[in-house]
Amino acid sequence: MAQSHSVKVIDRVQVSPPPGSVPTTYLPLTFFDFPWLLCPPMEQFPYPTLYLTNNILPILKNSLSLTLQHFFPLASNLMCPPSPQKPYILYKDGDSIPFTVVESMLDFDQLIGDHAGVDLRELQCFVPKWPPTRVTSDDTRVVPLLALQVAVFPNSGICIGAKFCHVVADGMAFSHFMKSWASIFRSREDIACLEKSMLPSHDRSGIKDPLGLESIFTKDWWNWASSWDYDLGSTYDDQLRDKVGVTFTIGQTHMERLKDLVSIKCMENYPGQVHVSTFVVACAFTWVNMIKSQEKDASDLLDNDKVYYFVFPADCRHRPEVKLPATYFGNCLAVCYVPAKKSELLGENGIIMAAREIGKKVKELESGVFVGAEKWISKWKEVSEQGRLVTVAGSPKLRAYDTDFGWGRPKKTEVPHIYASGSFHLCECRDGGGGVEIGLALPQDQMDVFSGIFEQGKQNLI
Ligand SMILES: CC(C)(COP(=O)(O)OP(=O)(O)OC[C@H]1O[C@@H](n2cnc3c(N)ncnc32)[C@H](O)[C@@H]1OP(=O)(O)O)[C@@H](O)C(=O)NCCC(=O)NCCSC(=O)CC(=O)O
Repeated sequence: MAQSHSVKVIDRVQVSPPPGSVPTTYLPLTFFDFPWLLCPPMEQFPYPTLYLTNNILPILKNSLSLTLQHFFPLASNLMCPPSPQKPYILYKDGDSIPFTVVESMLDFDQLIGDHAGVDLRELQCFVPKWPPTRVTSDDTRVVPLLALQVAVFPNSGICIGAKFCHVVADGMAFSHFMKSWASIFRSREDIACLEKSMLPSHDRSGIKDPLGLESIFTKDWWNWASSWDYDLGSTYDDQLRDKVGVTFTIGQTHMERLKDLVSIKCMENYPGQVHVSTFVVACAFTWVNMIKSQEKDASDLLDNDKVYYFVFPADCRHRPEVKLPATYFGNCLAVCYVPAKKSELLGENGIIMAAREIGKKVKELESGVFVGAEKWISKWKEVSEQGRLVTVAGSPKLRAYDTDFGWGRPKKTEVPHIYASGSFHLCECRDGGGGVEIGLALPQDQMDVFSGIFEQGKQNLI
C-alpha cells in the first residue's frame, strides 16, 4: 500500500464502459472545444455523508462503468498529432479511467467547513493523480480525459474527487455525468433509470461554423501550444504555498437587497433596462471586492487608468444560432469579456457599474453569441499575460448540491483548480435557498482584507 501525504491508497483500478458496449468512436473537436484545449484539468469534489460499508465501493465502480457506456468520451483519449493537424477525441473498446480509493485520517468536519483553515496543498490529496501523457510512434500525444478518486474518512464520510480535461466537457456536461452516475448508483445499477430523453447527445453535426472559427482557433492553438508545456499532472504546489481558501456566502436576504440596490442605482444613473440577476450581482460584488483587496499602497494608484477584465463563460446550448439539446455532451460556451477601468471599479459605485457592465454582456448574447468570437483565444492570451483579469468557474445553474448518490445532498463542493488561478467559484447555496456560495483562495493578508470588505459590504445592505 502506497502512502501519499495524508491519505493511504487502498485500491487502484481502471474502469471502462462494459466490454463491447461502445464501438470505436472518433469525435472531432468543434470550435467550441478549442478554447478549452489550453485549460488545465478541472477538479471537483462533493462530500456526501455516509458510513462507508464494504459493498458501496463495488456498486460505485459498477455504476460508474454503466454510466461511462453513455458518457464514453470521458473514458476516451485526446489525440494530439503534430502540427498542423487537429487534435481529436478517440474512444476504443477497453479504454478506461483510473479509479483510486484512498483512506484519509484528516478531520472530515473541519474539511467541510467554510473557513476551514486547511492547508490548500493538503486538499490536493483529494484530487486524483493525473495519468501521464503517452506519445505514440507517430509522435501523437495521447492525453487521458478523466481521473476519479474516492477518499474514505472512517466513520465520517466520503469525498469523490474528479479531475477532467475541459476540452471533453463543460460544466453543464460534467454535471450531467455526475448526476447520471449518482442516479445509476442510487437505483442499484438499474441503467434504465436514465430516461431516454436525458441521455447525453454526442451528435456534433449540428454545430455550424459560418465564421470559420475552427480554422482561427486551430492556428491560435498551435501558436500557443508550441511554447506550452502540456503538464496536466501539475499540483500547483508553488502557487498554493501562501494561499488560504475560504467559502463565502451571500444568502437569499442579502442577495435580494443587493439586486434591489443595483436595480435602483442603475435606474437613477443609466438609461435603459439592466439585466440584474443573481449571477450578475454576485460576480460584480466579488470582482470589485477582489480588486479592492489588492490595493496595498499609493503605488497601486498608478494602475488606475489600466483596464481590468472580468471573464465569464456563457452556456449557448439554447441560443437560436446554436440550438443544441440541453443534453449535448462537450463544450458549448461563449467566452465573455467585460472590461472596466480600475478607477471605475474602485469608485463609490464600483459594484453598480460592474453589475451593469456584466449584465450588459449577458444581454448582448441575445443579439448574437458569436460577436467578437474570433478573439476568444487570442484575447485570453493577451489579458491573462497582463494578469489583470478575474474569471468565474461554475454557476448556480449547474446545481452542484443536487448531486445525490442516495445519501442526501453533498455537505460541501469545492473546485480546487481555481485556487491556483486567482479566479473564483460560484454555486448555489447548499441550504437550497436563493443565495450563492463563492469559493476563492488568496494570500492570507489579502484574504483578511477581502473578507473584511466582503462582510462589511453585506452589512451595509441591511
Ligand atoms: C450567461 C449566464 C452566466 C448569465 O446568467 P444569468 O443568470 O444572469 O442569466 P439568465 O439569462 O439565465 O437569466 C436568469 C436571471 O434573469 C432573470 N430574468 C430573466 N428574464 C427576465 C425578465 N424578462 N425580467 C426579469 N428578470 C428576468 C431571472 O429571474 C434570473 O434571475 P435570478 O438569477 O436572480 O433568479 C448564464 O445564462 C449561463 O450561461 N450560465 C451557465 C454558465 C456555465 O455553464 N458555467 C460553467 C462553465 S464550465 C466551468 O465552470 C468548469 C470549471 O471551470 O470548473
